[in-house]
Amino acid sequence: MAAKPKLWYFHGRGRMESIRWLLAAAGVEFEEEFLETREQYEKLQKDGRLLFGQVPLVEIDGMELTQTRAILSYLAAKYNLHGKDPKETVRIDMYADGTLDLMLMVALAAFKPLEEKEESLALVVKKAKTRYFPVFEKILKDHGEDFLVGNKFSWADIQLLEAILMVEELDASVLCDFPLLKEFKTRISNIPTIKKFLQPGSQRKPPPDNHYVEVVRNVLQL
Ligand SMILES: N[C@@H](CCC(=O)N[C@@H](CS)C(=O)NCC(=O)O)C(=O)O
Repeated sequence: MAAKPKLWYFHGRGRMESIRWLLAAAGVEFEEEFLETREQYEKLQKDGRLLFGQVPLVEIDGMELTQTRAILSYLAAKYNLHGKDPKETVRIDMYADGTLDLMLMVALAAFKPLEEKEESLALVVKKAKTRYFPVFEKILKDHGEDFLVGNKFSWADIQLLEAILMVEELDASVLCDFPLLKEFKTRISNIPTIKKFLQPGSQRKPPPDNHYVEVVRNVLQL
């Protein structure tokens, strides 16, 4: 039996969380190694395991992969969560990249001073409501299907749900004006692998707290 993929990152969401979501949605078990100290990070660098000196690092299929989007794209292809042809795949990539941009804003806000952090998170909610969610609502309305692309469950659906839940943590009423996204959220949350990932005790990580921010700062010497 092939070894389980192994994920090297901090004990928090950051750039690794979408990778966890994708693996969990695909029903793939994975192991995690959490970076807690500068020494662990320097050892990975010294051993030449971080292509550009950065995490996330994912060990899978005899490879050591870095660069979040490349890793997600590989996993989407491997677990049949991409499109049936290049045109569907590029749409899935566009949608997934949009939600990654939105979620990265949330991840980076945690590292800002308190006043700026509140401002940044308010901007995330605003952008979700005005830039991202209207696009996805329209896509669902226009084709009337259950999933974003090709009437088939894909990486784009997984990430849109991840983004919706993340923004709802900031503003519980954010889906008020997006009835189809509300239905989408319920539908995708009920896919058995995702339902399991949403249960307490799964490998899903909580929103960043002060301890997480401190560990990342210490390890990366920010
Ligand atoms: N483009 C990379 C960026 C990775 C990145 O910035 N990782 C941070 C941790 S979340 C890091 O390792 N920073 C250390 C550094 O850049 O020196 C990706 O998407 O994976």
